[in-house]
Amino acid sequence: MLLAQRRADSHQGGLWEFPGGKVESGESVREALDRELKEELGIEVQDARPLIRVPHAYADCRVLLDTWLVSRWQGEPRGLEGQPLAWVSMGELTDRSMPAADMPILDAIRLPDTCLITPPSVADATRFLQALRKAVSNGVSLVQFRVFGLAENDLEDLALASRRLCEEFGAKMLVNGPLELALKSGAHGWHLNRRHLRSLKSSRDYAGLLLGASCHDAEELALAREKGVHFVLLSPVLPTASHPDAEVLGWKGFSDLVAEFPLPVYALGGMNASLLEHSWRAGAQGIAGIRGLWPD
Ligand SMILES: Nc1nc2c([nH]c(=O)n2[C@H]2C[C@H](O)[C@@H](COP(=O)(O)OP(=O)(O)OP(=O)(O)O)O2)c(=O)[nH]1
Repeated sequence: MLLAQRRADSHQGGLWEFPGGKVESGESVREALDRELKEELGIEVQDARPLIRVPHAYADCRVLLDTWLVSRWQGEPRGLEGQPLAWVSMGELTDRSMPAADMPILDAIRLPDTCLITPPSVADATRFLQALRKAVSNGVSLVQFRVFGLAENDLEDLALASRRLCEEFGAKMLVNGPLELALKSGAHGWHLNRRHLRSLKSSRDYAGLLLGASCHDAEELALAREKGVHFVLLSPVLPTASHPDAEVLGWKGFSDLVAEFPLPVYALGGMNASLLEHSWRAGAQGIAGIRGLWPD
């Protein structure tokens, strides 16, 4: 990631920021991005896509950080306005002092664009682990372990084996189920259903665990934000084979809900890999799903 240090006499002066600036009247956000990076860094943006929109109220002003991920450009970035620049790895991102509004952007950068949810019923644990291996070895790096109906010992064994498998391939696993199962299996995170989200004390009490939550409407999104989880899954976006007649949000309903929601949101319900780009344009971090993503 490329960071730049803000001028000492500017708003949020001295802090390290993602390069960019204000949209001018008559400009689209993409046009503003191209112009700012040309003015500040001397590069031509060739490929960019929306990452997250973060509204934030500072004591002295309100900002809406419409953040884009630039993956291809021409030219070597230079600090054309005299600003110091620094290329930092994901791990080093938190070493720099950054504006408070940037915190959700750091979560969005660290999270992948796809979240795989495991099928809930497991008839054959060996086959389940084979499919999981295929998924993580093919690049899935965020897995929600969500299995019901097994005896307690079998469930714990399967969660532990799944966590080890994820780790072997550098993937993170969250348990959707009791907190004890997440802790016992050494999972990287805990995924909260409606009930768990309502009873969660504060995310600070679960230091070290990546926290995700399932949300279905504006009220649950507000609760997830208040409790301080790291990301949410919002559903159902499209009809699914299991619930063909359920009332869905549709892409319009989804994007209206997430337009200024300051946490990464995965679209869930009827998703498959071909909808990933569409989900970004609707304001999503990416897609989450079972059937459309599980390699059976
Ligand atoms: N570029 C950028 N701005 C950020 C970040 N985080 C953050 O809170 N901000 C705030 C600081 C400013 O209030 C606002 C960006 O405005 P700016 O001052 O950089 O805009 P600009 O380049 O058009 O500069 P100016 O000519 O208007 O002074 O957003 C960030 O990571 N990058």
